[in-house]
Amino acid sequence: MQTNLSKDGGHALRLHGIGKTFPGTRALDGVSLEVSRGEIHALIGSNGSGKSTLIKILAGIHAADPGGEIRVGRTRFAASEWTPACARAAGLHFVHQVPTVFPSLSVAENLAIGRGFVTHRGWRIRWTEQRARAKQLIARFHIHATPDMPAGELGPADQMLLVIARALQDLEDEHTGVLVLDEPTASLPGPEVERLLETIRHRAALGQAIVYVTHRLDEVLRTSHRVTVFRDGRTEGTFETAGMDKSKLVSLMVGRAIAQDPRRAAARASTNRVLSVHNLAGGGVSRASFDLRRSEILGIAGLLGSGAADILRILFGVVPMASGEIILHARRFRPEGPRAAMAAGVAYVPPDRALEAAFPTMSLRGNLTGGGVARYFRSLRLLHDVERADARGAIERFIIRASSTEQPQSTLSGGNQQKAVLARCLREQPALLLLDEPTQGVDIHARSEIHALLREAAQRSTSIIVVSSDFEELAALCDRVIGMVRGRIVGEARSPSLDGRCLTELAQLTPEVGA
Ligand SMILES: Nc1ncnc2c1ncn2[C@@H]1O[C@H](COP(=O)(O)OP(=O)(O)OP(=O)(O)O)[C@@H](O)[C@H]1O
Repeated sequence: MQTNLSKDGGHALRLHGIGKTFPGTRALDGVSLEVSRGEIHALIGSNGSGKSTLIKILAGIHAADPGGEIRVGRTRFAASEWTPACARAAGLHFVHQVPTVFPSLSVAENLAIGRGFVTHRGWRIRWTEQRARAKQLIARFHIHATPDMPAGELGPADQMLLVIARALQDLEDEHTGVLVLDEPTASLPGPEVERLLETIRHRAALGQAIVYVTHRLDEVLRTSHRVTVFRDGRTEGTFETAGMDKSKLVSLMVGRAIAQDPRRAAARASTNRVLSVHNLAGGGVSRASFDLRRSEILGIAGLLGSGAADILRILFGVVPMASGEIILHARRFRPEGPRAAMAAGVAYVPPDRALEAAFPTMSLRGNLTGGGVARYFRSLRLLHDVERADARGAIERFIIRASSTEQPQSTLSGGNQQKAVLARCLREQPALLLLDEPTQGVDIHARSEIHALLREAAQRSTSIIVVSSDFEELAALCDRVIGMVRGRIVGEARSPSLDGRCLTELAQLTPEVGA
């Protein structure tokens, strides 16, 4: 990989002895980190290992415990006194998973937000100059766009690049500031990921210091120069990526070797049809037809706007069905709303679980057992011990990192919140489980455990439909995958001939005319 790492030891950022204690949790314990100019420095670790806490301290959102030090260039600061204003003044820029663009505003307007428009004597906007600036930034950051395009019309990678360009536009050059990217590819469909990574590599080659937080180890291996591994709030060390492979990274994260990509159980879906969908239309779906068999795990591969996620929403009754027919368990089914869908044995895990599917103010125990509270009542008494034991069992099976069963759901790390929602859905043993991005933000170890638990559930009786922008995940998990393009089903691929490449092709086929 082309590198422009500074040879003079010119560190863009140095952290020393950073600690953070939350009630009941030592989230960070003496963490040190050095990032050089021109370096892409990856931060990896299991869910709850402390990555986000460190990023929030850097952004000034959380105050670190006394004793740590943050050094930017030659200036030292006490980490406990670091504020958002310090972060801004030091040129630290943060870009998160979901690109925050204003979809109806133009690319030029989006770039002006936060910086201000170029104006005549303080009021009238100089549109010609504004557009010229936008044009330069579009070229510099390799964005496929024109200044006047509405940002909502850009593809997901271009929206992310627009946010990065907006963050970095005022840096004098690439040798100043630090760009912190927090899982920037998590919600990008497969083919878009490489475009984003290419631009990031190009920025680093010009001298930009980049901190890159991700769960995707293949991206770490092909993009970063060095990697720091977090485990239980400490760092296991910083390593040159060149000497690493996936299994070394995983054993550093987990503390022991684990089997990589365990062989999938042979597909054992029965021939019984659980679900038949004919000419379904509604939301972004037009005339989709497919079947699902008992114990089958069916994937839907589609790029943004393909309608894949809307199939799940229609089946769960959150997007109205315009026309077509759904047969569930040999009966006509018209999902009038989530309540009716749940009564028919359908469960749905939406992509934004923290907002839509969790009870953030309740404890982890309440979130794990909430759906089945009736089973803990005997003679009008709540069996607390049984409920707690069940919650502890789920915490163990799903590898949820929490200080206790009573930790509030909202204070779990992102990946652990997702595991809790999945655990609750699976324990209800639904007949049909609909999963939208089931392991987004979940670490590699927990992810393979979750895949195994989903397969187990499928073998018992649950039929599953999965939508994921991670086609490698679909290939690893599913018995069969259908491709969707512009609301239509364009083809299918089956295990064992599933892989990321064939699904990328499937998701880009042209729908047949008249289909
Ligand atoms: N506000 C809070 N109150 C209590 N505990 C917290 C709070 N925020 C984070 N924690 C705890 O700190 C630990 C580290 O969490 P953090 O979010 O930093 O992990 P992470 O490595 O970013 O995980 P993920 O990969 O799931 O995003 C976790 O045990 C989490 O429950």
